[in-house]
Amino acid sequence: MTAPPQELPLIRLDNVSKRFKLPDGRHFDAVQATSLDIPRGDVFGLVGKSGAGKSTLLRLVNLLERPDQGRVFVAGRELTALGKRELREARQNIGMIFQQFNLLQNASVFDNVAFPLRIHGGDTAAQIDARVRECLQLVGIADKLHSHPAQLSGGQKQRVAIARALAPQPDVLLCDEPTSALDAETTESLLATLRDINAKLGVTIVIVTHELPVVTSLCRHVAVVEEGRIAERFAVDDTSRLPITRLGRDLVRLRASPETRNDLDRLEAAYA
Ligand SMILES: Nc1ncnc2c1ncn2[C@@H]1O[C@H](COP(=O)(O)OP(=O)(O)OP(=O)(O)O)[C@@H](O)[C@H]1O
Repeated sequence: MTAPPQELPLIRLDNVSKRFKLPDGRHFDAVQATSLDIPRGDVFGLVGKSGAGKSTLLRLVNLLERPDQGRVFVAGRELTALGKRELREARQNIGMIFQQFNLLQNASVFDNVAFPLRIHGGDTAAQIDARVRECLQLVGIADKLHSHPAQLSGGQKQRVAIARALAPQPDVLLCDEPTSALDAETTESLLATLRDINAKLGVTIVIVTHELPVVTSLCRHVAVVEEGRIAERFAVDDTSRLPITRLGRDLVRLRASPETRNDLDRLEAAYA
């Protein structure tokens, strides 16, 4: 009997590398021969020192950065094998949000969220209208439909960005430091929204952050990135083993006893 085909994880980075050319002509290996599997439905954190390669690794998932070597699979498709048009279509399945929100400043909230649907085509104006309202409802800013980004707080802007990312009904939401520009209270309520999106819609979330409390409050799994490689990965609530990296150990301690946060803030600063 032949074994049944093994199902791919939702996201698979297979031996990917990314090298940047620096202005002085030298090279920098931002991601080095890295493999990573993320199962469907997970909330996965990428942490590490500044410059470790977290953002580059995240941007390899939707080919915002194209790897020099290796393959990228999302939802069973090898993105690295696709042509331009197919890749554009496959990217509909991968939403992304950024630290600085990246909204269209001259467009209303409605038009920002409708943007990916209009670009993709295929939906009627009525369908777009319904989907935009649904997404804004989901992130709790249905009343801001006609506002412009300049009229919104940072937290509200990030909610618009999330609504825009979710509009095409993606399987994956990539988050690059989504709470770094927000205060603690706004961060907590945004994390609650992301938790909700994962739980209710089953959207798989991959998040880059330098804030350890964001990982302990949101993520199920985490990878520690060091010098372009994954030093270790583990389940955030796994207390059966001690992580090998200092950052990993800080995370587990934070998870185990939230009252040590002040000490950890100091430790975290060492990694900033
Ligand atoms: N387009 C680029 N050209 C040249 N170097 C780059 C480019 N993008 C990133 N790098 C370099 O690659 C390294 C990794 O960058 P990356 O943004 O992935 O790190 P990071 O871990 O996300 O750091 P941070 O937390 O500071 O954003 C850094 O040294 C950065 O300067």
